[in-house]
Amino acid sequence: MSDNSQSTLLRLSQTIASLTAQVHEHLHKASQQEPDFTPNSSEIVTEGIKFETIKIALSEAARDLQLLVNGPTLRAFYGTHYDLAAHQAALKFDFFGKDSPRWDRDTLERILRLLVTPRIFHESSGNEFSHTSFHMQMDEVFQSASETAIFLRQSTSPLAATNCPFHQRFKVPIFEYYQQNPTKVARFGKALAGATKLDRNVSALRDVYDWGSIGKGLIVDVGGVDGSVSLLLAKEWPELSFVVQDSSPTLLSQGSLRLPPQYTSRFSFQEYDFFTPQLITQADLFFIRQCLHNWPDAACIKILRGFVLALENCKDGTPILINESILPRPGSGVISRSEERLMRQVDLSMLINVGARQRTEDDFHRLVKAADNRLDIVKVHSVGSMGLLEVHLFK
Ligand SMILES: C[S@@+](CC[C@H](N)C(=O)[O-])C[C@H]1O[C@@H](n2cnc3c(N)ncnc32)[C@H](O)[C@@H]1O
Repeated sequence: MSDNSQSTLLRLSQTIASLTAQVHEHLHKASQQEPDFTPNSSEIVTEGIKFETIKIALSEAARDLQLLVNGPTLRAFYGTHYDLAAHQAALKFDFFGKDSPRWDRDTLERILRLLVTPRIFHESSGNEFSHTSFHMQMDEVFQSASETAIFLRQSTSPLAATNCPFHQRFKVPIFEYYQQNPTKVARFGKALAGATKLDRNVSALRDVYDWGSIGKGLIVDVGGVDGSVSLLLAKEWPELSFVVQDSSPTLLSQGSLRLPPQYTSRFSFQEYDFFTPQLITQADLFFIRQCLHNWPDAACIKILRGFVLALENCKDGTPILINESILPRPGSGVISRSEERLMRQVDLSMLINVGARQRTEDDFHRLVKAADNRLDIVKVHSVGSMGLLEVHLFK
């Protein structure tokens, strides 16, 4: 008779069962539908840090069990570029939309059938294909990622939006590319809004900072795209009003058009270049979320300097909240491997697409001080992918 208590496999499966029960319970309480593999299935919306922690633990245990069951084989890994090729074809030829590519059915079916296996598509018994809710956006960004090794071999100058694999592939910086491609910028805006709904980062901003302490106040959301993040905050704190600033008029007008009517009196949308001095000089709080990682250090210093004149005018202690991933020190073990992997994927996507980077707490400290020695990080509210730093100007 085997000793079950010693079995790693059984221990992992019990952990998975217990965590899955917690996810099920959470969805039930939040009146969220459980996801399935049908086209209209909705993804789980992350609500709060505690639930996010459960999700991460469940994913890690499931992945460990899979690794143990399948053994340390690299076979699955070595096939991933074929998966990527099939994804690329599906996106390039709009398999997810109405236009069918003009290839013979047999070739299309070969590509689609690979995408059926990870449940991106579903094939009915009548050989009809429909996509599930698990399709992903992997078009121009995938093309630039494929340039990475060639770029690294050729380039010797510092990374920048004008010197990165994306630029090598498309000959323009990514933001300019999106300005020139209105349909793609709309998709980018939608993807960011979707990521905001799903991404745990919002919980740090929303749940970790004490917004209630502001009372009635004006919040400036710098680089706020279409205002999705501000809208999440507005729903929780009815006394707050928001100015959403972005350099893209397209994204701002999308946000303004989509804003539910009951919020219009509390929102304004303002075109603003964050490399210039802040336009709002009477605010109760500024926040900048997931923007700095798009820029190299010199540009970040300039962005942070943009707040200084405004802070000189605002009341003492007016915070800038910086909501960015904060990378752990290598080997510190403060976050799980799967969380670190996601963060490192984003770090590489910054290198590839904008010639920038994710940063550690020490890096942020250095940037803040270089922008103005009177600026200081007064509190690290959270670290990891939900990093939240509070910066004040000491006049
Ligand atoms: C990654 S998104 C920001 C994400 C958003 N804050 C959130 O939390 O979901 C970066 C945003 O910065 C905007 N941006 C780029 N350059 C800018 C500039 N010079 N001034 C203001 N906004 C800029 C882009 O249009 C884009 O909407």
